[in-house]
Amino acid sequence: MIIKPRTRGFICTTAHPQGCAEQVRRQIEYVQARPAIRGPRNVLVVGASAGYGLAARIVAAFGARANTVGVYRPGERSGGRTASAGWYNSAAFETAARETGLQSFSVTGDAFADETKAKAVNLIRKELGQVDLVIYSVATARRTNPRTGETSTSVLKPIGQPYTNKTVNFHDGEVSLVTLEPATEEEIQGTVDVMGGEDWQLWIDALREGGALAPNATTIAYSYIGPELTQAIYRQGSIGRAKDHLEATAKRLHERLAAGGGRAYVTVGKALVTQSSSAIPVVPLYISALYKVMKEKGIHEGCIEQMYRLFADRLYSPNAEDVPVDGEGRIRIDDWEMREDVQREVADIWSRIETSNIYELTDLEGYRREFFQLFGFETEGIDYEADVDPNVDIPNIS
Ligand SMILES: NC(=O)c1ccc[n+]([C@@H]2O[C@H](COP(=O)([O-])OP(=O)(O)OC[C@H]3O[C@@H](n4cnc5c(N)ncnc54)[C@H](O)[C@@H]3O)[C@@H](O)[C@H]2O)c1
Repeated sequence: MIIKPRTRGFICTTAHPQGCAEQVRRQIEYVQARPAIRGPRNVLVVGASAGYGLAARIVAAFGARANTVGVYRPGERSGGRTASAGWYNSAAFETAARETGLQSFSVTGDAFADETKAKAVNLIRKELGQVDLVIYSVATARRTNPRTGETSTSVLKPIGQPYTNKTVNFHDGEVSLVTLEPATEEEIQGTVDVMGGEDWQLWIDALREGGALAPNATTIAYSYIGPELTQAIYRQGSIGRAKDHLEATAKRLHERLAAGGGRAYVTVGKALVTQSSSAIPVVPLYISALYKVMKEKGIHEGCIEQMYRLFADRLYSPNAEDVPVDGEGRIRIDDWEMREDVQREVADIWSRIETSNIYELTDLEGYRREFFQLFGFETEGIDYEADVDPNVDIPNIS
């Protein structure tokens, strides 16, 4: 079939298998062109099919020659539709990993379910023995708690009072003011249930109890802080409460793992175009301004550059005895985004943005292109008029 993008707001409901494979290939190539990392041997990535999780899996496999297990939601093809981008990404990863002689396995299912955890633990025990790095990178809007059976929903809202700021429709460049009503207590709790640290902790518990976690294992999950202008919607908003919970979980896990020489960290990443961040009001416009400034300064990074730096300069740096962390014990790879000169220029752009100058003042065109590239579209070297087979198998899947 000939596959074209079909969008609904910030969601693209189709994906292109060859375009996704090409995006994965480029990330692998980026890592292979850099110095090898003396890192982990066996790695579990929960939320492995896109964004930070996929990039971390690529760095672990192709940068450190680690065996990997990726957990992600099944997104296979049904009816006349294409499979999900995550499915095609994972197929490309698994194929490339096997071709280079690495062991790699996919566990598909709901990461929040006990059954998925048990499947991953059994697979690790059987195939790899234990994992010495666990990356938790799940981003979603809903979670069913396996203990209570209750389903929670996360919201992206301010807390306490309404918040008004500029936002953009990244398809047509229209800038407008958006006012977001504050989250209710129930909505805040729901967001913490979905995006906080509870499930990360449950994964570590399941791995430990199942004997699948090396005593000196490292585990990380991702957080975001960002500048003043997104504080009300992000860090001081409902999602910020979930990140506070995630960071508190890291401290608890760190204390527990320290006895065996293990460690747990939250890694504060940079704002990036991913399926999850495109759903946050205001943030895509901020990212467009940020990309413009960081590209001009030659310090722009995507997921793969961020994850390579996390492994090579932070977690497994040969030059540092301890992982460098901030006063709160967090690893910071948002250091370039948060640079004073970068933020000053972004704030200046922000004050001037309107529909008439958006493409000149910001990198909205780059944002839009990267959004489509997440689904395998607008990728150089792919013939989008050609007939492609949307059925793609993933080796080693359970
Ligand atoms: N994108 C950013 O700008 C940014 C910045 C800093 C931190 N982060 C954080 O990084 C983490 C990952 O986000 P991302 O932007 O890479 O998101 P993403 O949407 O690109 O990837 C999310 C991953 O989670 C998986 N997933 C979602 N629900 C699942 C479920 N129920 N079961 C199994 N897998 C599931 C998806 O398949 C996918 O692999 C999040 O904690 C996010 O807050 C993102």
